[in-house]
Order: sequence, then structure tokens, then C-alpha cells
Amino acid sequence: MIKLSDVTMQYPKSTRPALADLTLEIERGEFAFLIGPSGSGKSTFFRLLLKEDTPTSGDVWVGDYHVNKLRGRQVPKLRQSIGAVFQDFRLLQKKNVADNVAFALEVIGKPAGVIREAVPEVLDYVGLSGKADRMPHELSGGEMQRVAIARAIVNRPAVLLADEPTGNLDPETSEEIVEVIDRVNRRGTTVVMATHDRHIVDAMRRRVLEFDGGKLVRNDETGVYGIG
Ligand SMILES: Nc1ncnc2c1ncn2[C@@H]1O[C@H](COP(=O)(O)OP(=O)(O)OP(=O)(O)O)[C@@H](O)[C@H]1O
Repeated sequence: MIKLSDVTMQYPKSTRPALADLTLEIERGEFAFLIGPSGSGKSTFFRLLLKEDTPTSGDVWVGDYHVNKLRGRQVPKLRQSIGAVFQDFRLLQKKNVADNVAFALEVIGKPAGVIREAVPEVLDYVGLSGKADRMPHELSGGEMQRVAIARAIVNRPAVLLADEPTGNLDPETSEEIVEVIDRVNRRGTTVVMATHDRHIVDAMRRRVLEFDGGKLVRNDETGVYGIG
């Protein structure tokens, strides 16, 4: 589903590459954790998958897309096949919960009838039924992340990328959010989640990709966070 072959990403103003000679594969339907210290290359990895950056060398595939070779007009299609959630939720502050989710479908031209049906269904799926009319500032952090997940999955993408989705949440809320992401994975979506939360990684026992200084230093099929 996701494949990188000899990928190096060297930012122009940086002395060492953000990612160096990275080769890895994540199968369709897998749940993979990206771990590693700050600056080890996790966010860069996500940016390459979304074609927000192009690698200096090497090849990136997501599904049927040869990402580094994609032409500009094909990039929106790639991005429609990938949902993304972040530590800071990134909700539209002036739109209510339902409209935040609906907007994701409006911008890709879905008909109003489809949107009317899909939005309540996905809000229910992430545990937000009854909150459709709330504004983002009327939500808890956990609820905001549920909205972000709903928005990311409403178009049923093949892949969900989560960049430290529990970074702003307390441990109990973090667990609830991981449960939601796990449910999304179990219905067939490939999930890649960057995290610094050892408890989550240890509890889930899924693939662990550990980065250090832009290099892949560990690739365990059912790993734990590690020692130390
Ligand atoms: N646009 C950029 N220009 C130059 N250097 C960059 C750029 N973006 C990232 N870097 C560098 O690339 C390296 C990897 O950064 P990246 O953001 O991928 O790390 P990370 O593992 O996601 O860190 P964190 O856990 O803090 O989110 C760092 O050394 C960073 O300074």
C-alpha cells in the first residue's frame, strides 16, 4: 500500500538529510507506528506521502500512485485517497462540527444528498452523534480530534495518516482516540501513526517503524516502544 525505495530527503538549508536511504513497505490494512525522537523524520515521511515535498532521490508509492512522479493535476486525487489528522486538530473555527466534516466533501464536489447522508453517519461512527451543531470552541480536545478523524475518513480514504494525534490529550482521552483509529483500521483502512506515547505502542503491538536521525533503525512486525 505504501512503499518507499531508497528515499532521501535533503532540505536545501539543512546540513544532514531529514530522511536518508529509506526503504520500507507497509501492507494494505496494516497499522504501523512511527516512533523516534523529535526531528528524526516522522513528519517529513508524511509530507512525502502527501506530496507536500518531493524526495531528493528515491521512489514513493501510495496505492497505485507513483507519488514522486505525479503530475500536478494528479496530486488532488492522491490526497483524496489519504486522510490526515494532526496533533493540533486543524478544525475550521467558524464552522460547526457537521460543517467541518461536510466541507471535506464539498471541496471535492460531492453532491448535497451524499453529504447529508454521510456526515451524520460518520459522526455517529466516531462517537459524536448529538454534537453536530457544536462549534469547535465548545468541544473538549478529545471531541475535536474525533471531528478531525471524521473529516479525514468521511470520503473513505485507503490510508489514514495520524501525526501525533494524541499529543495534546490526557492519557484516558488518548486511549479513546486510539480506539477510534483502531476501529477505522479494522474496517480496512491502512493506518500510519506517529507517536511519542510508549503506552499506546506497547498496548497495541502492531508494526513499529523507529526512526533516528532520518534513518530507519527498527522495523518490527509486532513491536513495543523500546527500552529506556
Ligand atoms: N522545511 C524544512 N527545511 C529544512 N529542514 C527541515 C524542514 N522540515 C524539516 N526539516 C528538518 O528535517 C529533520 C526531520 O524533521 P521532521 O519534522 O520530519 O521530524 P519529526 O520526527 O517529525 O519530529 P517531531 O517528533 O518533533 O515532530 C529535522 O532535522 C528538521 O529540522
